[in-house]
This record gives sequence, structure tokens and C-alpha cells, in this order.
Amino acid sequence: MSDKRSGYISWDEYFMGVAVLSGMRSKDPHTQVGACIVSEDNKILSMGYNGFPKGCSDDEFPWAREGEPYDNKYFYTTHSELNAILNYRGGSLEGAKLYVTLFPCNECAKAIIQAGIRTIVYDDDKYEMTPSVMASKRMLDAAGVRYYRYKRTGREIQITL
Ligand SMILES: O=c1ccn([C@H]2C[C@H](O)[C@@H](COP(=O)(O)O)O2)c(=O)[nH]1
Ligand SMILES: [Zn+2]
Repeated sequence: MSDKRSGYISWDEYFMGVAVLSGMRSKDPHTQVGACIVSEDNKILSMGYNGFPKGCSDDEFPWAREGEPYDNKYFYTTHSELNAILNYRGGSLEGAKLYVTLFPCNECAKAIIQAGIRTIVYDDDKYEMTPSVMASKRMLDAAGVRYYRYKRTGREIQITL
């Protein structure tokens, strides 16, 4: 009989937990998104969250959702998935798995496909009815990228920092 500890978190809880934690770094007041890229043998390769590119100050660029395109956030934010892909310095992401707290948009889908990521585990899908997410699913389906919704376990994790 093994003395192995029980109650440890699963791989999916671990990687989605890292994605959630990563999203907590986002300065976006409306939607924080976190991503975690994992190898086929469960090694964390990269992480990302949505934010402005290097050199574009979080205090100077706009976080508004409305107004002229020049004056709202959408022209300026780098999405969490793209940041996670670009943050990877190790070479190829071929065959990797992406954990992300929000279903990827069409632009992220292109980057995911071209990077060779084969599986997406997502949590929220609040923009599922938008053309962007519908186009994203269309491309992911055509490219054979598998995606499935993370099954929440209800486990609460408390971390004291
Ligand atoms: O694939 C995606 C889609 C969106 N994001 C980021 C981009 C923005 O910072 C927010 C969305 O803002 P809303 O106010 O909810 O429109 O999410 C992302 O990282 N990845
Ligand atoms: Zn995106």
C-alpha cells in the first residue's frame, strides 16, 4: 500500500490554475485573460496574459472599450495567447497544448494554428456568438486543432503571498 498523498491537483487543474494566475497580471479593467502552453509530456513551456506591448505604458495607453479605434484598447492589446506564443524561446511549439481562460479570437486562432499547437483547453466562452470566435472555430476545425472546455472541479485553492 502506497503512502502517496491524496488530494493533489490534477494536470488540468494545475495548468488552468497557472493560466488563471497569469491572467491576474493583466491591467485590463474589463477582461483579464491568461494562457499557459504545455508540452505533450506536461512540461510548462510558456505563459502569457493580455496587455500592451513593451514600451507602451499601461498608464498612458487607453483601456477604454469605446470611442474611436485610436482611443480604445483594441488596437493596442496583445492577446494572452499571442503573448504566450511570442514569449516562448525554446524553438518549436509543434504538438503543444494551450490552456486559456477565454476562447481564442480569430487572430489568436491563426497564430495558434501556425505555431503548431494541436489542442486548446479553454474556460470561458463569453464571446461565442461573435463573428470573431465563430471564425476562430471555423479555422481551428479546418486545421484539425482540437478544443474542449475545461471541466471545473469546484476546488478552491488558497495561496498566501
Ligand atoms: O483571444 C483573445 C481575445 C481577447 N483577449 C483580450 C483582449 C482584451 O484585452 C480583452 C477583451 O476585452 P473586452 O473588454 O472583453 O472586449 O481580452 C485575449 O487576450 N485573447
Ligand atoms: Zn485573440
